[in-house]
Order: sequence, then C-alpha cells, then structure tokens
Amino acid sequence: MHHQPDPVCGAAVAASLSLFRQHAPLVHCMTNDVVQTFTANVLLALGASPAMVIDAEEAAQFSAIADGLLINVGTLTRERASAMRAAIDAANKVNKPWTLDPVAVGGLTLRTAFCQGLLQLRPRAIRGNASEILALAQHAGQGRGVDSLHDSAAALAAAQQLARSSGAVVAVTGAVDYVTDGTRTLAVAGGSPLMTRVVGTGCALSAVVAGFAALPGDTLQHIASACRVISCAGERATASAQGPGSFIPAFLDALWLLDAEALR
Ligand SMILES: Nc1ncnc2c1ncn2[C@@H]1O[C@H](COP(=O)(O)OP(=O)(O)O)[C@@H](O)[C@H]1O
Ligand SMILES: Cc1ncsc1CCOP(=O)(O)O
Ligand SMILES: [Mg+2]
Repeated sequence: MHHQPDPVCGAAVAASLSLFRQHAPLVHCMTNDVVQTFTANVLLALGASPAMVIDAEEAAQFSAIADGLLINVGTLTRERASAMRAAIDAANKVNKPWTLDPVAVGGLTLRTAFCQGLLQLRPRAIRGNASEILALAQHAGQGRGVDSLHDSAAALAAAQQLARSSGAVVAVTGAVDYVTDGTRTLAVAGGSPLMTRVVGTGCALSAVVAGFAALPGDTLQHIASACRVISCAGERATASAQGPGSFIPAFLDALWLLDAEALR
C-alpha cells in the first residue's frame, strides 16, 4: 500500500526545535569511530547533551538514565554488538526510546544480521539512506558501503513497510527525506549535495533523531522536524562554505543560529 507524503510544515518544525532546546535531551550515543566528535558537536550546537558510553555494563546503566539512545553500526564489532544489545534491553525495561542507524547494512553479514535482529526490539526510530532502508526492509543484500546507491523515493515503499513491521518511525534520507510511520508520511526537502561530501551528516542526523524521538507529543512530526533542522542548516552552511572544509564549521554555526524565521 502506498501513501502520499505531505510536505513538512515550517511552523511545526520550529515548535519541535523549541521543545528540543527546552528539554535539552541527554542522548546516549553508541556510534561509529569515524563520527564521534562531529556527532557530539552537532548535538551540542542544538542544545542537547551527548554522551558516548560504550562498555556493556556502563552502557546498560546509562541507557536507563539517558533520554534517548542511538545505536549506529558503522564500525560494529562483536563486542560492541553485545554492549549495544545490553543498552537496548536496559532502555526498553524503562521505556526509553532508542534509534537505529543501520550504516552499510546490506552486503556485510555481521551488521546485517545484527540489525535484522534488533527490529524485534521495538526501535522508536530508524534513520538510514535509501540503500540501507531497502536492504533492511527487503532482507536483500544491496549497497557497497556507507553511501547510498539509490534515490530516497525508490525506498519510500520499503520505508513504509519497515515502519509497519517494526513499529518504528522510519526516516529515509537523500535529496528529499521521507519520514513515515507506515500510515502517515512527511516529506522534507532542502539540504545540499555538499552534505554528502563530508563524513557524518547522516550519522549526526540519526543522533539528533534519537533526541527528538524523546520529546513528548507527535513522534512522527518530531522526527520529520529533526530532518528539516539538519537539511535547513545544511543549505544555510552551503551558501557560505567554499567546500567540505569550511562547510563543517558553517554547519555547526547554522545549527546554533537556527530559529523559527529560518525554518519558515
Ligand atoms: N542530494 C542531496 N541534496 C540535498 N540534501 C541531501 C542530498 N543527499 C543527502 N542529503 C542530506 O544529507 C543528510 C544525510 O543524508 P544521507 O546522505 O542520505 O545519509 P548517509 O550519510 O547516512 O548516507 C540528510 O540531511 C539529507 O537530507
Ligand atoms: C565512512 C564510514 N565508515 C564506517 S562508518 C562511516 C561513517 C558514515 O557516516 P555517514 O553515514 O554519516 O556518512
Ligand atoms: Mg549513514
């Protein structure tokens, strides 16, 4: 079954962002080695508190305390996988939301089997690029690394199916981001291709999604708002950047400066 997406509304994005800054969520990030600092800086620029706790015992303690948990399998190892399971189990016990970023799921067996298994553990949100969402939804080996080979529109039906089967809100990103609970779908335009020329924009978005998923109210709207916050900051940063190097500080500044007027 296909459902037509509605465009995300700027006023609703501004309302989510304001709620996010008020709540300043504590986000427990179990993420990959490539994007640790960038992820923490993106959350800090938006007013949230990141903490990267990865030992199995500590992670299980901390996920019960944090407002939201991010599981990102970009540099998964067997040991990290069991620490992530422990953190998810502890979060679920106290009903704290957790978000999955299925980096490069498809062809690689450890992370693909691990993420397929996690779908039974009630993720609140899943954020990936088109190749990752297609692979996760269709149990098919696709992709050849962390970058998408597919257009996000080509993964919309898969995202809707994955949302229905997992119970998560699924965000499939690309030139347009689609955010769906399997019934309702919001489309988020904007951003810029330069965002794919620096590492970690997708991973940082997933960390931001983990924070927005912890807010009270309409989770689908909040996660679409998270996508719009990142795409809006991305297009503003691109306007002043010379290339990937100057994009990064401009992006952090744009997140810091983002307000209702920019989002309108
Ligand atoms: N061609 C594009 N045009 C505009 N924005 C894009 C484009 N590709 C990706 N983005 C944006 O870059 C961010 C990261 O998305 P994506 O590249 O799909 O994730 P990943 O880094 O996990 O592959 C998202 O905010 C997305 O909207
Ligand atoms: C390059 C790379 N290799 C393993 S994880 C990772 C980071 C991927 O980051 P993103 O999906 O945000 O581009
Ligand atoms: Mg990614």
